[in-house]
Amino acid sequence: MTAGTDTVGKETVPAGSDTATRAGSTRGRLVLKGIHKALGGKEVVRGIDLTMEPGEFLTLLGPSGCGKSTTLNMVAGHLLPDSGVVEVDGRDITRLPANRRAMGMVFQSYALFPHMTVAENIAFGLRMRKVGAARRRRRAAEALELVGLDGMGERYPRQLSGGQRQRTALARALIVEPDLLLLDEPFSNLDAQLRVRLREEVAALQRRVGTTTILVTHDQDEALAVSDRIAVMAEGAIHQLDVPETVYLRPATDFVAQFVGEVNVLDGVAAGAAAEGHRCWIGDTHLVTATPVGTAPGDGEAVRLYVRPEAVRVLAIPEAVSGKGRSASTSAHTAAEPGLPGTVEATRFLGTRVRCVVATAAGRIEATLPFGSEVPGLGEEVICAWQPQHASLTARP
Ligand SMILES: Nc1ncnc2c1ncn2[C@@H]1O[C@H](COP(=O)(O)OP(=O)(O)OP(=O)(O)O)[C@@H](O)[C@H]1O
Repeated sequence: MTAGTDTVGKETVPAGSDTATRAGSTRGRLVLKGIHKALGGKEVVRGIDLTMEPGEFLTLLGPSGCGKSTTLNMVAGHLLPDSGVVEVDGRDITRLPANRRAMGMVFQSYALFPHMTVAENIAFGLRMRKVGAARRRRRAAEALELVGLDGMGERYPRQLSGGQRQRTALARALIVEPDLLLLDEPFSNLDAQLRVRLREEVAALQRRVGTTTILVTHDQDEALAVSDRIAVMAEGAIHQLDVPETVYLRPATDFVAQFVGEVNVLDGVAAGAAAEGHRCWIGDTHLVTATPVGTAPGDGEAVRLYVRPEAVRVLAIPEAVSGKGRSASTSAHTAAEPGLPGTVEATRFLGTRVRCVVATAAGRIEATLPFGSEVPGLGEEVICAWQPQHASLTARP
């Protein structure tokens, strides 16, 4: 939704210019500084610092009870932080009551008024703002169209499917042209297929209207699919805040590595920076590379390396290197490419991909080979390799 206009998104935005639209967002810059909150005698939010640019879609991702909703509720004004500052567009709103903040909120439970029609539900925020009936009707019709519910304005919430109810809640949140759109587990009540469809729709709609958006979820696939950036939270603190690709491929902590998908964890010793990435010894004998997250470890420092199964390539050892004749594998290993040698222990066909388990001196490494790859045979000797930028290196905890 564009600031300072009277229309609900569509007409104010040139078609097919998502990037331009979002870059054009000028409203909804959120800054959280040193936010703390205790509930029931326990500190559940412990020093959150965060800056969001106008138009950004940020996800708070973490397990149940990590403080995501509490953080969102402090942005919404439903909870007052014990300390810290909430700013929107340079204005300190920490103590501003919720009803005087320009926030649109969508909950898991829809929270629609059962006795009001869909159109009345959607226009509710405008009625509170004393907008006249004719204008309310026009804006509600625009909002219905925006979320794909044209013609359903006269129904009651009970006559809608779960997905339609959530679209109604979204239209109700957006109609007031909020500074921020706050989505608290909005897809959790929907079945798996609808959840995926609706999240794609919401992400596309958000790009079109350009409203700064925070999504709260515990679903890592959802976070990876829709976010500009992801803040991974645990026990009231942000462990990593970055773009999805970096959070996935280069986790900053054990917690992020384990929470956001499957991961191979290797312990080693740092062996200095190189052009192709930071080197480290695994099991004291094999040199591999990865990219440090945060401060680069010093030579000889104990490090932990994380690499996702999808980032591991299983390479054939050419005859010249292995000294044995051997059959084909996914692709050939070159001497310049560091990696861990091992023996194929298991392969599992998973439909769209193949899982390959390689036993190495440093433990089992799991690799996911894309559909159509040549699959190495059981017992075959191979090298597990990866691009340095697809693996992260941190000081060992
Ligand atoms: N009103 C309250 N009184 C006491 N403790 C509370 C209250 N509200 C939340 N908590 C506790 O604060 C912690 C953080 O809760 P919060 O709802 O922010 O977590 P969450 O990450 O959003 O989890 P979920 O996904 O389960 O909602 C939890 O341990 C929760 O039990």
